[in-house]
Amino acid sequence: MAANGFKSFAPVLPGLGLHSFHNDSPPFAGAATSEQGEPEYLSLESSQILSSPSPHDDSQLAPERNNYMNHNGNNHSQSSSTHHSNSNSNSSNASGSRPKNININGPIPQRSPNDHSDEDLSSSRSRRLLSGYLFGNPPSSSEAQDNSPRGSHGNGNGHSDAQGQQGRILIRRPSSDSEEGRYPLPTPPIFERDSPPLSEAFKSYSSPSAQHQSSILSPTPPEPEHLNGISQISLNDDPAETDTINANSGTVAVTNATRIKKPDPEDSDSRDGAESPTEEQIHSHEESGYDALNGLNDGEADLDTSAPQATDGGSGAYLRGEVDYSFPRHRLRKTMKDESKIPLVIVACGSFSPPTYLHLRMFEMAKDEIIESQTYEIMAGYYSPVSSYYKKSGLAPANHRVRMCELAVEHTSTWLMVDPWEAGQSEYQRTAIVLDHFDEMLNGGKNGEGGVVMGDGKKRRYKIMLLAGGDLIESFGEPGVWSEPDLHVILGRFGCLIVERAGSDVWAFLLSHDILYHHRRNVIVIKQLIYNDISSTKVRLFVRRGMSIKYLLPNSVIQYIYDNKLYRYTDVKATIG
Ligand SMILES: Nc1ncnc2c1ncn2[C@@H]1O[C@H](COP(=O)(O)OP(=O)(O)OP(=O)(O)O)[C@@H](O)[C@H]1O
Ligand SMILES: NC(=O)c1ccc[n+]([C@@H]2O[C@H](COP(=O)(O)O)[C@@H](O)[C@H]2O)c1
Repeated sequence: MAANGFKSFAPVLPGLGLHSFHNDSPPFAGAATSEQGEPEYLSLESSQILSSPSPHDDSQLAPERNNYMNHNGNNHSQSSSTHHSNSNSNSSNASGSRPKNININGPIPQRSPNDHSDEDLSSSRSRRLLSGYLFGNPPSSSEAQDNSPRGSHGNGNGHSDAQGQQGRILIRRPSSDSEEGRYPLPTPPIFERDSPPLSEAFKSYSSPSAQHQSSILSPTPPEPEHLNGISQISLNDDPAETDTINANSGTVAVTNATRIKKPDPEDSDSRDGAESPTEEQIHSHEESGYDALNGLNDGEADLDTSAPQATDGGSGAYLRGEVDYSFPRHRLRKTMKDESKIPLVIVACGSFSPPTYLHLRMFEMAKDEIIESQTYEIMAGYYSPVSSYYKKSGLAPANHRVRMCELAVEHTSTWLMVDPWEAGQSEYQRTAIVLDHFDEMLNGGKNGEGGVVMGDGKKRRYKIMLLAGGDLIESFGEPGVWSEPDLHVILGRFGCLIVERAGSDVWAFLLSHDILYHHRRNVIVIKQLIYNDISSTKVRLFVRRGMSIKYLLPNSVIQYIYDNKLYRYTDVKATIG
């Protein structure tokens, strides 16, 4: 088995330097640049935005990977000669390098006298002012009932505009005439609703179904796949009895009813994929107080007894190449409660090394915002951990990160799932490709369910939006990291939910970045009303230093980190930044 925990995938390439370790992993040379000033009206030809290449076929979504490297702007203008060149000639990045086969061939619609994008935005601002943000009105019934397959909108901006009209930009604009034309930073929130919406998880948690209750307490041990490194499970006859926690004896508490034996260090299965420390490292960690981690098991794992669980044994077998991939659907809602809304699936791409409470909170923050907007109905949320081929320091092997994400949501959420597809790919997959994969799974006809079934039996497409922090969005402007065609796909065909992050000014960036601004109606900025800046980097560092990470991430994930000896030794580049 490969050192990264995979059995059957391409070997990890030897370290060849920043740009040569793998052509697919950002940063790329030649990228989207941000540009101050009035943006051009950029557009992908509808057929290009709307066509759905197979997840393995990059050719339509993005330039050839190698062409991200060391090509200059001349090549680019060739492919975008018609209209985009205007914008690009202004916005070439400092080095002048550009991806070669930029896939923006389509005509850029000229701004017609009837195109009052700014004015529309302005008038919509007065329609809804909540939490300091503005939302568009719910879609008209004709918009909402649109069952047309992707590509049928045919408005020059294709699907992106049709959906973009409904995902309003959340910029507050000054009402006074004197301030007209300036976009100030958002002001503190104004609450107009009586009470926050009750989450489904909360409602169902208060009234767990008898069925799930009994399955949780039933003396049937979990499938081995779920245990992932936990070698033995023993049941406590009396569920009410509180476990005595003794990490050193090898017994730890998971629920009142369950005791799990810690893995035997000699058991090779339980160490699968984990780093093996040298004698010297072990010694230095003993000195640095690593034993402080032994206090981690003094609480129960979160336990939402109503949460539907996957029945196919989890992702482990798939990531080991033992079984075929199957898209997780166990928490995906197949019908809508309110058919006047747009069915929405939220996807968070990232490292999740490890997943923290912040990563869980991101989805809940997004949910509140979505409920408030009254435009969409959330059907599910997915984590898509990046594969091991993404070159970022501190990445645990993908199989571990997928499993940690699963543990994080298994008993804490009723609507979040983890898709192991991206993590299991044998090369780095760009975010546009990952979103396209979700589209195929959710809306595609071959393997997917082809959308949501409406009351009248017709199908409606799931809208898919990328959930990301402000820092990730700001990387849109970093040369060499994202390609322009990909950004058009991500922001135009899909859409973005951006969670503000301390240290990043999403609002200013939104205004400064041409492509982001162009697709602003498909972008929702989420204000963090309670700032949470838990960082995976710091969590990793705390583990290395033997410090407590409790209350920063779910106990089940802490337990997993401990059991698999993650982050103890190899994260040498970790710094608190
Ligand atoms: N404190 C935060 N506030 C808002 N968004 C965040 C925060 N932390 C992470 N995110 C977002 O969560 C997503 C996944 O994060 P990811 O694990 O890739 O990075 P990270 O948490 O910054 O990890 P690391 O510390 O390893 O860089 C990204 O979109 C990132 O922007
Ligand atoms: N060009 C791209 O598609 C691109 C560039 C940078 C990051 N990403 C994605 O962003 C996510 C988070 O990245 P970081 O952990 O580096 O913030 C990952 O899922 C990564 O794949 C995608």
